[in-house]
Amino acid sequence: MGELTVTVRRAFPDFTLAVDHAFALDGITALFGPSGAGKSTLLRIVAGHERGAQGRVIFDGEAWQDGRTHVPPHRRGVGTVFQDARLFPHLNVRGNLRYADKRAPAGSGRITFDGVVRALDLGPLLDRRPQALSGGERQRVAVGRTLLTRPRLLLMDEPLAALDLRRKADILPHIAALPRTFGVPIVYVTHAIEEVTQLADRMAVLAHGELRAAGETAAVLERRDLQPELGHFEAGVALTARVTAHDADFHLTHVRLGEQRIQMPAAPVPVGSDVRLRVRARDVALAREEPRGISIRNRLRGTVLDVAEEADTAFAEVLVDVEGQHLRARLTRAAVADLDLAPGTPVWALVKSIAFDRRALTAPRPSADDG
Ligand SMILES: Nc1ncnc2c1ncn2[C@@H]1O[C@H](COP(=O)(O)OP(=O)(O)OP(=O)(O)O)[C@@H](O)[C@H]1O
Repeated sequence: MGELTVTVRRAFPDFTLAVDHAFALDGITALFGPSGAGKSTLLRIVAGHERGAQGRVIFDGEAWQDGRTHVPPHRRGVGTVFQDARLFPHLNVRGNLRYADKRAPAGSGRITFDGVVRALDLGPLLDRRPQALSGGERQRVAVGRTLLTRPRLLLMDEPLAALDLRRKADILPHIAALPRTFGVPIVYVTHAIEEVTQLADRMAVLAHGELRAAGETAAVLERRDLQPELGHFEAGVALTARVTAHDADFHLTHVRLGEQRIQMPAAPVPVGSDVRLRVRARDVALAREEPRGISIRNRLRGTVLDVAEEADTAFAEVLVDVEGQHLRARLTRAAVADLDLAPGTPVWALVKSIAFDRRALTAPRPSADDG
């Protein structure tokens, strides 16, 4: 979808950001890291708002910044959405959207007023003033307004940070669908790992002003060496599975991972679409034989890929291949010894249905074979 090459250095008195990387912009790229890691600084450099940054920024072969050039922000074709919506209070939603639409460059491809209203479900809000919107609605309008400026690259700086979990869950599917609907890549800054899992096709991890990792989300999430950055408690993976049925009686949704089945609390996702499930390492148990007479419904056949014991602690992390996707299981080292787990050992991975948070679902993405 595009490439953003960033070779930059920005030194403040107490902090230096130094990044040298070519980001493959495919769909949504999450820029993840703790507070103060330098995420917003990096976004500002890309947008052209950090004049003190040295180095090069190249977007799709076009130099936005190098030794001689510094293309001003308004000439880069970058749109930014911030945590606060920054809408015009004296205009209603339609007016806010039209303002951007009218000023956008001509001949700008797939983005249309009606398309944006539809994609973000803004129809019912068009006549309202920003003051009469909820926080989540305001952010949807802010995203719509920024899209209507026809950006070539959309930057989002913690756009949902001020929202509660429910509002986040309402808006995430809308954001997830944007790159495919409008052909615009998104760089999405967040320090919330669940937003990364739900949204991001690719992710980059930033800490102390340095890029620690970048790549496909699933591959980065399973890396144990990133535990200091990704967090012990939240460590886990993202599995992609296909919804096969809903069970109204028991309030369950059935999904398929390759040939294997998973049950989770009912989730409002159509049958046939793909969902992204976040599974934390601490929610996975392993068995050498298929357990019987046990309440855990999700028993996945897999093979141990790797066992990493954490010296001087009680714990170990086991990486398990299930149908070509990877699960992480956090066990005690004693259990690893007991079960004699090693690469190649066949195991059953057990995951309680409740561990699949129904909020932790992505938008129904177009499934792979829908093209
Ligand atoms: N103009 C500035 N002058 C001095 N220091 C700055 C300036 N801008 C940013 N910094 C410092 O750079 C560091 C990184 O800030 P930045 O806002 O990029 O981090 P972040 O990862 O986006 O954090 P957060 O998630 O809290 O927004 C911080 O220590 C901040 O104090």
